[in-house]
Amino acid sequence: MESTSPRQLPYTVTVRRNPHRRARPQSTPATAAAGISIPSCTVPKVPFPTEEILSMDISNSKPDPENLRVFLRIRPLLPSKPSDKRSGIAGDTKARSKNVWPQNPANKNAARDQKRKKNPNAEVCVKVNSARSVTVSPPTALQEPNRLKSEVYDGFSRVFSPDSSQEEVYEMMVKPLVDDFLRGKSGMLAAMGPSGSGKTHTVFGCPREPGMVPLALQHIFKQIPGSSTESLRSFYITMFEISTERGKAEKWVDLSPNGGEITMQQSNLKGLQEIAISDARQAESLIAQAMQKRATATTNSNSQSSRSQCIINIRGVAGNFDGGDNNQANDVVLSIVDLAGAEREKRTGNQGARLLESNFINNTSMVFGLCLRSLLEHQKNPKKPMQKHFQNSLLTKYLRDYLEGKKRMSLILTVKSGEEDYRDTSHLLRQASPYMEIKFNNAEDPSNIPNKRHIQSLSRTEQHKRIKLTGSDSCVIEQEKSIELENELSKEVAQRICEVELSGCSKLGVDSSEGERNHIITKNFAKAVWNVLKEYNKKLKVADNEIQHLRESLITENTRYLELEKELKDIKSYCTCSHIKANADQASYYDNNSTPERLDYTPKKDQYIFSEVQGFGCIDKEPDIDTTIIQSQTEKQFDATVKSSNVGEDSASCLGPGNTDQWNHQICEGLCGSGHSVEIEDSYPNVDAAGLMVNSSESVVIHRKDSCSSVELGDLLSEEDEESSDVVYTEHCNSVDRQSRLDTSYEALHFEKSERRVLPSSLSPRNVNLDVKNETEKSQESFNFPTSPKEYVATKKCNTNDMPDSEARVDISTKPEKPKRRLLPASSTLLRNFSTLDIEDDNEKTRGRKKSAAEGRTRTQGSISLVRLLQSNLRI
Ligand SMILES: Nc1ncnc2c1ncn2[C@@H]1O[C@H](COP(=O)(O)OP(=O)(O)OP(=O)(O)O)[C@@H](O)[C@H]1O
Repeated sequence: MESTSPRQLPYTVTVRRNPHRRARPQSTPATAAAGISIPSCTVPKVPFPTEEILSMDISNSKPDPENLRVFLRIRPLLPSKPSDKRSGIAGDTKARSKNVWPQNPANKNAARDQKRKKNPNAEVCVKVNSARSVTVSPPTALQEPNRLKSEVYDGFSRVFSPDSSQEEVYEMMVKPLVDDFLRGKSGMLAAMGPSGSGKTHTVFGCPREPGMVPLALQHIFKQIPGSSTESLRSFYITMFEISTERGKAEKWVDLSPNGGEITMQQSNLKGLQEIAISDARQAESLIAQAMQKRATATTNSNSQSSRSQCIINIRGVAGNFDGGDNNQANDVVLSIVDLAGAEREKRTGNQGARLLESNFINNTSMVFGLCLRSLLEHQKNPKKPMQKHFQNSLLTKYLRDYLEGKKRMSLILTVKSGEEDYRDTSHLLRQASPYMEIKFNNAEDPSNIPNKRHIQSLSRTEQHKRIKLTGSDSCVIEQEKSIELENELSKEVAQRICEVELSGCSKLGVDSSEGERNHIITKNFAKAVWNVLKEYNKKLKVADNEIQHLRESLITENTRYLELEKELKDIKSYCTCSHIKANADQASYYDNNSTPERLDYTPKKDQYIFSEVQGFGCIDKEPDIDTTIIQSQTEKQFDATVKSSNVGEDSASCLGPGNTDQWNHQICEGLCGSGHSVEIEDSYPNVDAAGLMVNSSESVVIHRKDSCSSVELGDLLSEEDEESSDVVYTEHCNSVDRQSRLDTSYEALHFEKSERRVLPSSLSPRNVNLDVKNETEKSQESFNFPTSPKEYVATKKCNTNDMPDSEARVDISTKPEKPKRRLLPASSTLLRNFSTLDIEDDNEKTRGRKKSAAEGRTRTQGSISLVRLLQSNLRI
C-alpha cells in the first residue's frame, strides 16, 4: 500500500486510508508460456494518483482568505461636564437640554467623579488583557442579583487601551487601509459603539486630536509626491449622511458645502456632489464644513451626540487630474462610516423627537448587525442563504457589497469603560465579536476586476456633477460625459486588464488577479505532476532491473533444466538393455579383472551382476573342488523378490561338473555369442564345477541332480529377445538347510521359476562340503551388495526404472510368488525337456511338490525321444 508496497511519493498526501486491494499479479504471456510464475517479482500496477495530485496542497496558489478586521477602542473615563460643547460646532444646546432626562444629572455625575478620583480603576468594567483580548466584568452591584460573570473577548485585530492616542490608532488600524487604497485596493472602516463611546472622536477627532479621516487625508496627499502613489493622481471626496425626519423616514443628506437632500436610485445616489481634492488642508476644510451640517443633539450620554449615520468616501482616480481624462474604471474608494451610537432609553432619557431618532439609530445599528450575522452564518453554512436584511435600511442598502462580503471592510468598536456602561459594552462585544470570523473570500477589487455592474455605476457616476475645488472657495462643475467617452473608457479598461495580465503587474504581491492566480495554480499543479512522473520513472527503472534479473534467472534455470534432462537421459540410457549391451565389453573387463572394487563403477547395477558371477563361479578355476555352491549372499535378501532391470539380462555363466564343462562352455559361448556377457568371478577359484545358468532376460531354473548337473534353460531362449530390464531374483532353497553343510548327495536346489530371476547356483561334488553360510558371509564381505534396505531400495530404483513400487518391494517373509504361466516356444520347451535328465522319474519327483507350470506340461513323445537322443549323444 498500501503492495512490494508502493513507494510513497514526495508530496505524500494520504489519499487512501485503506489502500485499494491490489489484484494478484498476473503472469505475463511470456512467463505463462514458459510455465513460470514470478509472483514475488512481478511489478504491481499502480494506478495514477489522480486523487493525490488533486489533494495536494498548493498553498501559494490560493491566498488565505482575509478575515474581517475588528478593532476595539476603549474610551477613557472622562470627568463629567455640565455641558459638553465642541468648539466650532453649532448646536442648540438649550433646546436639546430640554429633552434630556433627568433634567439635572450634575449632582449624580459629581458624586461619581469624586469616587473615580479616589480610585480610578475601581469602577472600570473593561480591562485589557492583551493587544487582542479584553475582559468585561460586571459591576459589583450587578454580579450577585443577576449572576453576571466576567466575560473575556479575544481575537481582536487590536485592542486600543484608553491611553492610546489617535496616531497610534491610525497607525495600527487605518494606515493599512490607506496604504491599500493607495495601491488600488478599496476598503471601508466603520465605527460602531454605544452613544458617547468615542466613535466620532475616533473618526473625525478634534483640532487638537485629529481623527482617522484627517490623518488619512494627510497620509494620502503626503504620499502623492512619492512613487508609490503615482498611479492615483486625483482624488474626490463625497460626504453625506442618513438621518431621519421625526423618525418616520430616512433621508439622504449631502454634507458637501452646497449639498442638499439627495435620493437613491438603485445603488446610486442621485445629486451627490463629489468634490475633487488636491491637498489635505482643502479636504480637512470640507470635512469641517460637513461636520457642521451633520445632525447632532445633546443627550444624557453625549452632549453632542450624532443623530445620523455619516459616510465619507475618498475616491482615488488614476490619470491626470487636470487633463480631465479620468479613468474611473481604475477607481478605488476608501470609505469611513461613523454610525450613530445605539442608545438605551433609560440612560438617555430621550423623549419625543430624540426618542424617534434613537429608535431609528438603534434600528439601523440592528440591521447593520443582522447583515453581518447573516453573512457569518452563510459562510459557516453555505446551504443557509443570506437574509436580505440590507433592504431594511438605507445604510445597509448602500453598504450592501461590504455587508455581503464582496468588499473588504474593517470595524472599530468603541466602548466606554465605566461600570455604568457595562451593559452597553457587554452587549456590543457579544454582538460584534463574532464578526471577527467573517471572511472575504470573494472580495472583489473593482480596480482590477471591472464588471458590468461596476462600469454601469461608473457611467452613472459620471452623470453627477463634480465639484472641482481649486481652493477653499472655488469650485468647478464638470460637464456630463458622453456615451462615446464611456466606450473609450471600456476599451481602455480592457487594455489595462491585458497589460496587468501580461506584465505581471507591479501590484502582484498585493492584489493578484484571477489570471495570475490561475497561472500560479497551473504552475504548481504542473510541478506536482512532474514530481509524480519522476517518481514513476524511478519505479519503472527499478521494475526494469527486476525484470532483467528475472530473465537472467530464467535463462539459468532453463540451462539447468536442460542439463538435468540430459543427465536423466544418460541415466536412462544406462538403464536400458542397449546400454548394457554396449557395456558388454566392460563386463568382459570384469571377467578379466574381477575385482570387487572395479565393479563398483556402476554399483547399483553391477553389484547384482557381480553377485550372479559370484554365485556362478568360474569354469576353469580350481578343478579340485568339485562343486561350490555359492548361494547368492544374503538369502534373506534374495529369498524375496528382487527386481532389477539390468542384472542378469546379459550375463551368464555356466559351470558344470567335470564332464559337463564342455557343454557348459558351449552354452556360455552361445550366450556370449548372442551378445550376452558372461560374468566370471575370479575371486572364487575353488569353484570346480557348477551348474550355472544365466537367463538373459527372464529366468533360469537350475535343478541339481546327484548324477550330474542339469541346467534347465527353459526360459532362456524363450525370453531372449525380450527387452525387459527387470529381473526378479527369487531364490527358494526348499531343500537346502542353510545352517548345515550341504549334503554330498545333491539335494535339489529347487528354485522355483519366477518371472524374472537369475539363480546363482553351483553344484559341488559329493565329497565336498561347502559351508554355504561361510561362503555367503565371504561374499558379503567381498562385494558391495546392498545389505541395508535403504541401499537395496536405492539399488532397486536405479535398476528398475519402469517398475512399479509394488513390484519393487521386497518381501522376505512372504511366500514366494507363484510363477506366471507363459507360453513358451518350442525351443524353450525342448531345452527344458533336455535339461530334465530323469525323464521317467519326472513325474515321481514332482510328486508331492507343488507342480510348476512347466512341470505340469505333458511332454510329447517326440520330445522325449529327442531328449533321450541328446542325452545319449552328450553323455550327460
Ligand atoms: N479617546 C478619547 N479620548 C478623549 N476623549 C474622548 C475619547 N473618545 C471620546 N471622547 C470624548 O467623549 C465624548 C463623546 O465622544 P463621541 O461624541 O465621539 O461619542 P460618540 O460615540 O460619537 O457618541 P454618539 O454616538 O452619540 O455620537 C466627546 O466629548 C469626546 O471628546
